[in-house]
Amino acid sequence: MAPTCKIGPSVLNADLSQIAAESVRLLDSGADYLHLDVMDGHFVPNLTFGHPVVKCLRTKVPEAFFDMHMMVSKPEQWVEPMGQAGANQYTFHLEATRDVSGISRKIKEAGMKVGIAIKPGTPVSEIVPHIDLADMILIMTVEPGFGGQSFKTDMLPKVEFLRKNYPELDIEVDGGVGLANIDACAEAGANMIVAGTSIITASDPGKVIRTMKESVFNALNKVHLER
Ligand SMILES: O=C(CO)[C@@H](O)[C@H](O)COP(=O)(O)O
Ligand SMILES: [Fe+2]
Repeated sequence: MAPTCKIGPSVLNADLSQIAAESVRLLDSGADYLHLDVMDGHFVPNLTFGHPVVKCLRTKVPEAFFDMHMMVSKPEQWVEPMGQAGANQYTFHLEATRDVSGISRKIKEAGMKVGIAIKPGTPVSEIVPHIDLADMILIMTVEPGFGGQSFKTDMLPKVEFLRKNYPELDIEVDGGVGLANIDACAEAGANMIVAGTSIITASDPGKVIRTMKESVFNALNKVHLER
């Protein structure tokens, strides 16, 4: 099945004291899912929130799809608590584990989809042996840890490689994505788009989401017509 286009705002740079209201605002603006950045102060030099916050947020937005971006050193430790808190997808970093198949199994047993992320310094070839285990591959387009960084264009060949070899795979990009580079992301083959600052700070977030969706939709259609 051809991948579908989805836009998932990251709430990292939103007013986190208002995380529920911000989430509702983004969903009402057309977000397809919410990308929730979990940082442990060890895998990355920053701290955010964990499963207790996710559990509370779930009660406020019962229908939303939660894509957990787990920037943590022990991803296996949080699988069950996140599943119980209401997470839908658990995206861990390849760099944080030696047991990709074990953790993927655990995620599925907890009723979630499996996402595997790679940092900018990790070659795409390292993810290849694990693709069959994953529902989604996340190509980081900044160093994980902070919102508001500049997009790394030199990560796009990783996306192109994956799209060429895995036409049905969900491929997500995350970090510095905005209207200036959405066409490049879409043409490379990304179909799941995470955007924080560019959506959160927009005067009309709905317009940014619609423009991004259109860009990805057109690129996916073009590939489909060319086949
Ligand atoms: O995972 C991360 C950062 O580590 C991202 O999800 C960013 O937080 C997205 O924010 P922008 O780069 O779009 O501002
Ligand atoms: Fe993220």
